[in-house]
Amino acid sequence: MAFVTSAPAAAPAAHGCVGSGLLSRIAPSPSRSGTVPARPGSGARTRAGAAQAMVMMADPKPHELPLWRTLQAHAGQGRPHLKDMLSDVPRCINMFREVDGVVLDFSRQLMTQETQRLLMELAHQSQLEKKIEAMFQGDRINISENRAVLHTALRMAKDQSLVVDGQDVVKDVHAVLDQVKMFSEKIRSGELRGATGKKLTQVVAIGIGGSFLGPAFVHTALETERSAQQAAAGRTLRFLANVDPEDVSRALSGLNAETTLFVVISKTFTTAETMLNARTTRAWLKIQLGDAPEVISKHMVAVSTSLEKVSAFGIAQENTFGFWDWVGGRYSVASAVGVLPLALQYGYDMVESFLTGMRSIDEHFRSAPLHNNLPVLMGLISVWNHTFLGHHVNAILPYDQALSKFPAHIQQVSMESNGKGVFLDGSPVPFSTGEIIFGEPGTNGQHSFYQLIHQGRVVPVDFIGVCVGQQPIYLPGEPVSNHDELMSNFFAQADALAYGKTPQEVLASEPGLPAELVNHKVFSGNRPSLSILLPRLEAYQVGQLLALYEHRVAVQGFIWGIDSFDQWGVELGKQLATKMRREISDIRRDGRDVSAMGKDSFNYSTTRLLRSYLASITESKALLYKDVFTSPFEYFQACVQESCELPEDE
Ligand SMILES: O=P(O)(O)OC[C@H]1O[C@H](O)[C@H](O)[C@@H](O)[C@@H]1O
Repeated sequence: MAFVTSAPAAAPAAHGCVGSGLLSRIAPSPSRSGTVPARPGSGARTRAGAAQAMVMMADPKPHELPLWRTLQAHAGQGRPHLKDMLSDVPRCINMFREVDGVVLDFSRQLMTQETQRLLMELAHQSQLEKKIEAMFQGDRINISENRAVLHTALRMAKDQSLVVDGQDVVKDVHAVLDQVKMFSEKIRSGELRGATGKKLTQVVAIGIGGSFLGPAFVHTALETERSAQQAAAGRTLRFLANVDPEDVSRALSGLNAETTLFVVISKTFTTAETMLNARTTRAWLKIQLGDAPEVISKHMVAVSTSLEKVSAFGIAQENTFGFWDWVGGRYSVASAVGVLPLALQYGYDMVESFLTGMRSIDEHFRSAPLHNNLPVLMGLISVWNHTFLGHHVNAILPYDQALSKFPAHIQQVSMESNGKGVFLDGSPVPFSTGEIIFGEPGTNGQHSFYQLIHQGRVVPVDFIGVCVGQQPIYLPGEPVSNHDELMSNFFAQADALAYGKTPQEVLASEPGLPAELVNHKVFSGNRPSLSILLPRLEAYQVGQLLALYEHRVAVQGFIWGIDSFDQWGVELGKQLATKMRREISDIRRDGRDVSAMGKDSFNYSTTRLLRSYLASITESKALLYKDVFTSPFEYFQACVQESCELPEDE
């Protein structure tokens, strides 16, 4: 249970693209109902109690709601072609929103105003408001792990408070933020230096999944932004995620160990890839700088929820930045997971601005009426496309190179959250959940996969554009600036998908075209998209965009009645990899033949593949450090070329 107090949000700066002329401009308000309900702070909830609460909230199941069948029938009835719906101005007005500078236009969805009304009704019948509030309050809505889902607390202001199980989590959050601020300022100023006395100007963030994709996305979004670029002058930030030694080699390439700081990021501090990469870089540091204790203490820090495991690894407590089990990995960008590497690269002010942008959307999501609530609208639209219209893929297409890693990050946020097959009570979901997300920046995608979305399958698209680009380049003699050129495509593609091109239009543009060619040039149109416009792309808007999509995913999961905050689906592969690792290690050590092992342990196919793999590297048996190499350096070099595990102590 949680007791919530909420200080009013700082008045947001004017962020609008085109000023006050926009329709449906909605300011963030502190509460949907005008007040934030206070809940009594009490002791820990029982697992059964928490589970009961959520199961009750999900009961009846979504497909048992009267609205579900109504929407299914409504979807089957068809609707006018988008080109006709787009000429219905009142409808378009009703499908346009602006919130704190973020514009959402969903008039190009395959929806009538009646669809919109029915989806809102579905939201009410699904008790969406109650579920959103349960998340913000710290109820244990992650049923299968019996955890609260409180990434929004990471973005709350210092003067706010959220008491969960007797603990003010906002206070805890800001204690770590203060630690990040102090540490990053000392590193950036040179007050804290490396083992040889040099400034630490290069940072390698080691982590995977949620401990990588979010921070990498934000870094990519900021690295060409003017003020961020200035703040990062003379500094570099790299990421090392893949256990593939090629990634190690690339991440370390050209680095000077004397000026390099490694940030090992892992919520659990057990993830195989991250731990091997951490051991590898620790070995590299020792090879480069020697074995003195300050080599590790001055060149390696950690972000984790498991302080004991970090300490067992050899990183001191004062060099460890904590977070909490109520932050899911893929929602952890606003914790030290993202905040630390970003503060080291761009300074703490930039981080604050990013967090403030996230908070703006958090408060909007929590308080705005559902029909004006951007994440709610986006979530309902995607449920409509996916579950009722059967379009299971969603392309996220940012018309901004700085957002190039956004689709990959949202791919994890969405697919790991909502790729589930059971309801909260464990019973099977009889409809499909979880969108398949992919995306690339426009215009690159236009010269690649857009063919399919124009003439092949129907793929609902999210177009994301920015009014003022990060790079103002305008060549004399060109009709428009380079950014206008980019955005011409942003606007054109949405209409091309919606309107299409009829055979008559094809013939009108190419009179005399042979009949057999006409159909090749016809576009059916009627393909849905939504458009998001941001005023510019600074840290604040990066935060807004991220929170928008995080909450969109939550809305989908709330409607589908699933647990969006666990990820059991990633476990089986990890378990089998552990078994495989053990077997490969044994084979190498004993010089056993793979077939002898494979017959009993693996199926024919895996055995045969393994045999092919191991046959080509039988010489790797010689790579055992203790037998062959005289120095860790030689061993390390070999490991860069051949995948093998470094000895724990070297
Ligand atoms: O941060 P870590 O504990 O190292 O976890 C890293 C990642 O691995 C897991 O397998 C999950 O798929 C991700 O949700 C998580 O972010």
